[in-house]
Amino acid sequence: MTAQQQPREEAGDTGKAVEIELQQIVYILPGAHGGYSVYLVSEGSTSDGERPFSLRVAQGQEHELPDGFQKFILERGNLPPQHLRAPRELNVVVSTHSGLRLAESFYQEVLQPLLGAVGLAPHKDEGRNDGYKVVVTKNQHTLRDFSRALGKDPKVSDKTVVLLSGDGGVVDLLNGLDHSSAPSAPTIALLPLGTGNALFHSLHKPHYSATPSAPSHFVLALRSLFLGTTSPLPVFRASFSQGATLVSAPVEHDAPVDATTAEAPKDHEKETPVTHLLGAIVASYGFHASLVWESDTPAYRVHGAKRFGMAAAELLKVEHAYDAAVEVRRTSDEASFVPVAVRGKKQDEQSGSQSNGFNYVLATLVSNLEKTFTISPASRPLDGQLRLVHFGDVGGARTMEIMTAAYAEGDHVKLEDVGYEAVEEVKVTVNEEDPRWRKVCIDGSIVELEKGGWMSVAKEGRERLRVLIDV
Ligand SMILES: Nc1ncnc2c1ncn2[C@@H]1O[C@H](COP(=O)(O)OP(=O)(O)OP(=O)(O)O)[C@@H](O)[C@H]1O
Repeated sequence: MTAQQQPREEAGDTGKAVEIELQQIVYILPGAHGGYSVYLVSEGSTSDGERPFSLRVAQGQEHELPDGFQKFILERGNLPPQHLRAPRELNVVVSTHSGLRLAESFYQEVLQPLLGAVGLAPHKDEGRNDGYKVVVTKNQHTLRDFSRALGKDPKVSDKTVVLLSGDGGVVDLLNGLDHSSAPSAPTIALLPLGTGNALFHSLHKPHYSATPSAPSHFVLALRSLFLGTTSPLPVFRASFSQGATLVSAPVEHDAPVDATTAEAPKDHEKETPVTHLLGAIVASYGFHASLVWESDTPAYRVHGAKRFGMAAAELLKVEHAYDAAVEVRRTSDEASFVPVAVRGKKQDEQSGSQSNGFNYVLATLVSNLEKTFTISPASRPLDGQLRLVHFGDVGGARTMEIMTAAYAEGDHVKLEDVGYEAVEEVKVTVNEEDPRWRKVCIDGSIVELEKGGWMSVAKEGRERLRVLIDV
């Protein structure tokens, strides 16, 4: 038997033989009389007008299943899968504005039929816990409101939330659950419909390098949902000095603004005092935080995904050296912080003096910030180790070279002017006058520190979320 079978295709009942590719299989359902149905998800391309994904079902006889296919079989007598059925409560959250705005069509064309095939249907009634509840975001507050309500629910640990979003959905959930008093954590399943999907790609990274033609990230995500098991999601807590404010993204305007100005956003929606935030991906100060913040203006947004490159080019021209002190605790036994030496400095040609500022300070629990951007190559899925990447005032051109090396499987950490180490806790104290250079980034959220203010980042002891993952 080979991994390429030629059973009949059910859809359209054409009777046409189709190839079943192992990397497209989500799950296999045994039917009556030794038959089986193979559920396959393939990706098309958006440029030629095709749907970027499609669900197909192929029929065949069970005895024909090649060896590699058995692990995808869902037991007939155990449907819906135990981790998705009552008494657990299943919620599906569709974040309509995430990424390329494909979450709704992915739900309708792929997820809903796959849930339906295992006996799970959407319902509208509160209080029912068969089937699943669907939340479709209407605005930027829907996800936060959902997560706050979830946090107040005493039965939160019985819930599984399927998130069709990017990293923003995870952050909203984590922080909405912050004040939950439930003894154990709810479970999430990630369907990567955002732009960067850092957490998803980091959790599934071993699959990308394991085979020459790895399954698509949608197939991996769906396998994690239907066939995965839950593990605690490592989370960090970023604490801030008094006076820190959470700065919301600017309100979207229709009129385009000149995108070439390197000015910081001015029209914040609001600033809210904040003492701490929970995160699962990254806490940063310097170039990364400024880029996340400064690319989030109406002027840049009209340029879609290109906005990061444009904002980066402008920021690098400014060549700002961030005036900060960075300290770490390297082990849990160490009671006090020790200063981190600045790595890589640019010599001022006229005065001969050297700056002591930082260009980049980033603490992370994950390996990747995008599928191919490996910021921390030593990080493994769920290892729960905080790692610090930093470099000094090396100038715009060198910053670009270092960042480019991160796209080569994280080779930047081998460069002499880059510091990279495992740490227990990181503290950044910011001495900048101008609030533009006092922004820190926690998983995409921006916090402004006061002059002389600090951010301290350490792994959170308490379990906050569990994640479904097929390892
Ligand atoms: N209908 C909507 N109107 C306005 N905002 C929305 C709507 N739906 C979702 N949002 C917001 O859009 C943002 C989407 O963030 P998310 O992280 O999911 O996607 P992304 O930024 O494209 O991906 P990533 O963070 O992985 O790069 C969230 O802040 C969410 O609250």
